[in-house]
Amino acid sequence: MEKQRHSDFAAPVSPARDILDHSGRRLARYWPSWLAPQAQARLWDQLQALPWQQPQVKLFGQAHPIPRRQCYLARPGCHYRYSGLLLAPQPFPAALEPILTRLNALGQWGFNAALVNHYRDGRDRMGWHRDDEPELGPKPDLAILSLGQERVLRLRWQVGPSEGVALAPGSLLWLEPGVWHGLNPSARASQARISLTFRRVIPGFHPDREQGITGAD
Ligand SMILES: O=C(O)CCC(=O)C(=O)O
Ligand SMILES: [Fe+2]
Repeated sequence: MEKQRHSDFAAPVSPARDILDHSGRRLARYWPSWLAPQAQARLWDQLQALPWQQPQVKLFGQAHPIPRRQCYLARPGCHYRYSGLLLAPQPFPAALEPILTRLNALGQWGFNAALVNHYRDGRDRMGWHRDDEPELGPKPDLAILSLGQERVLRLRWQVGPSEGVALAPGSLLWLEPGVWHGLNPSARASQARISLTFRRVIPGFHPDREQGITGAD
């Protein structure tokens, strides 16, 4: 056990790099190899067993399936409302517990939830958004752990030019609270990517009895 932990986490973590916009304002901090390859592989395998969903969301009055699969993991009582869906927590798989502990030691972020996204190939994507739901509090920290296919996340403070950051497998990206971001489709990406976007949800913000809970079946 001790040996395994050593191989996962004691490898030197590359120093963080700031990602700045054209005016020099920081958008994010990037750690290129935060999680060792062995730990990435173990986590990837455990995530395959999650109850993945591809819910429909309404866009201009019409229902469309989201262009990726997702699963919401969180501590009990930490429901999350996102794009008109109320997501009920699924438990964290065992491989994620030491990762959560290590993350919360790194940034004092108090993460208790993660939206896990599965991009099956380069066609799957995520539109521009910022994670500003009220249950995340006024200054939400967000950190993205990436596995599998490298994809480019675009970042910006306002409409206009954006910065792209290629998210390598095993990398960690902390976003400045309130920054806009999105993942474009990529013709070159043929393999699957999984991202885990860690967040802190205010426990009990959405009472369990609210209607429209998905993700609990
Ligand atoms: O997959 C990514 O890197 C971004 C995911 C994201 O922005 C989110 O889950 O809110
Ligand atoms: Fe996001």
